[in-house]
Amino acid sequence: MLELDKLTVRSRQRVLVDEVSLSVGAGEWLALVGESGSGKSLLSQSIGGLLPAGIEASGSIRWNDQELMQLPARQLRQLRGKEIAYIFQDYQGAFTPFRTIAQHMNEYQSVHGEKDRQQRRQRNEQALESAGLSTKLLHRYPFQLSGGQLQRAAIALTLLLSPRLLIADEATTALDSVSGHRILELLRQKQQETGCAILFITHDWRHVRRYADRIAVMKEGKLVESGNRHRVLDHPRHPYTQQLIAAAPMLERSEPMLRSGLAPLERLEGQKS
Ligand SMILES: Nc1ncnc2c1ncn2[C@@H]1O[C@H](COP(=O)(O)OP(=O)(O)OP(=O)(O)O)[C@@H](O)[C@H]1O
Repeated sequence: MLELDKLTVRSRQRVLVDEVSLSVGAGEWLALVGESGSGKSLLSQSIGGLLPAGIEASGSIRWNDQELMQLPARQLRQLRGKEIAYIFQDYQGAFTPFRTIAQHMNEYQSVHGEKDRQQRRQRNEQALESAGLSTKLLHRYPFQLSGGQLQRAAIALTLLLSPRLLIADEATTALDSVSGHRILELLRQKQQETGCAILFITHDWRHVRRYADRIAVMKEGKLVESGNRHRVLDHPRHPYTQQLIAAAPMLERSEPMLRSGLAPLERLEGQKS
């Protein structure tokens, strides 16, 4: 569905993402991990054409049968939101202070072509409810919501148009652990309902272990390893991945389970005989 081929991101001074090739399949939850500054955010911003000024990308980003690198800005804007949507750590930035949640949601739909008011209202209500929020919040202003509610409202906004790919860049970092957990459960529920894929950038290995189907690891702009959760967590190949996992205390091996939460093969085989 999404295929990056030798994606390179540069500033004037240096290479920040170095020839990364990576794919995300339909309905897949891919966790992108790596130390601060390894290029995760820039990689994710390249996909939607959201790189900051002065930063340039080259290589290929294929989205189904389209080459996004060559897509005119207007078409890329249309695609963003409708097919590829972002959830950022700074969810407050998704809202302007003096407009209600409903106004934000209406505008988001109008920009993407939904002209029917009744239809928009219905979608707004459904989106808020499915994010676990009361429809009463529609008429409130962003500052009248708590941090957790506002992040949920930002997700409801993002999911209004049922995107095929959701890019979540440290979406729960600013929240307390209970609100963060609720948000991730909401994303999982949405993924199951709509079959959307999720590119999930995180530093939290507990979340990787709980939600990811596949894991990709970046170091200094390079992709050093990728594979399915079980393979990467239980049998990391690259020394950097081994170090990262060893430094994540909650992934201590609690016998007889593996880090991925699976039972070791030899144990399962022992049960069969
Ligand atoms: N606008 C910019 N101009 C110049 N360099 C930048 C810019 N934005 C990011 N960088 C540099 O690019 C590198 C990768 O940054 P990026 O934000 O992608 O890292 P990251 O892996 O997402 O880090 P974190 O986990 O802390 O969010 C870093 O060295 C950063 O300093």
